Amino acid sequence: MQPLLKVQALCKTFNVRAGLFTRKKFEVLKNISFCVGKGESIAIIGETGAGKSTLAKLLSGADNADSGQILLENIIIEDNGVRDNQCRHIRMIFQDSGASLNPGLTIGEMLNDCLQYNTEFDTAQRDEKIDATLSKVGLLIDHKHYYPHMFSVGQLQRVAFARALILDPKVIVLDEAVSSLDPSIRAQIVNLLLKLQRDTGLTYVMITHHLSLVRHISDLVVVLDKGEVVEYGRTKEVFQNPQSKVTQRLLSC
Ligand SMILES: Nc1ncnc2c1ncn2[C@@H]1O[C@H](COP(=O)(O)OP(=O)(O)OP(=O)(O)O)[C@@H](O)[C@H]1O
Repeated sequence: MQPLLKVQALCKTFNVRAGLFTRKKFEVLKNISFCVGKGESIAIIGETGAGKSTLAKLLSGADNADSGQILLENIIIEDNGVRDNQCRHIRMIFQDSGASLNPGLTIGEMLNDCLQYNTEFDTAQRDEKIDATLSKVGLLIDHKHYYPHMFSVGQLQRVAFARALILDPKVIVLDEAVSSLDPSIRAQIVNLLLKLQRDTGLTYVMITHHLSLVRHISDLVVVLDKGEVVEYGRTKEVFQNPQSKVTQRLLSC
């Protein structure tokens, strides 16, 4: 299968404090490479501090790498830290979606702003797109008149999906996006993820500590340890026969 998303030799260094007046370089991601196909899911797992969230930020364009490339459908969208800012095809959903919504805007206004800044749609086209997106994520059309505080936690996560989906992305990066939800709501959101993937061929990059979720959803898995890929492959094969000590440790927890 032709990869949809290809990550090549991505490196990221932070300048961290090393003493009162000194700073040192801390290599948080070293030579990260992997690829994933259209309609597939890949999980990024690893122990705390391994670099998972940093990688998620690089993929979504929230931060830039120092070197390496990110390619989408064989087109370079980030090259040695220079991002193609026109690329709206990778969107990110965080753990606490409610906190990132503007409390003073209704959901309809927020989605409308998103379309106004990023598309040439007229008012009628924007309205139509907002209604279609809300129903795609299992919300009511009337919910566009609601403010964020009027939603439950599970509904807020659906709003986050609506915000991510409204620009028709090809990849969604989920950084612990279902972890904080209680089990029944988590199951509903996971079912929504799977349905959206079936219907639209979305590709997911999922950062999570929930290995049962990885087993259930992910075709592929990347295991990070101290910023390096220590294992990468089909989830079933990696989980059945883990080669690295870190994967063995994660699976035994
Ligand atoms: N802006 C920053 N400046 C300096 N160091 C940072 C910065 N962001 C992250 N780090 C460090 O980079 C390392 C990786 O952080 P990251 O959040 O990517 O790990 P993680 O695998 O997502 O961890 P967790 O599972 O605990 O969320 C950590 O040691 C962290 O302290």
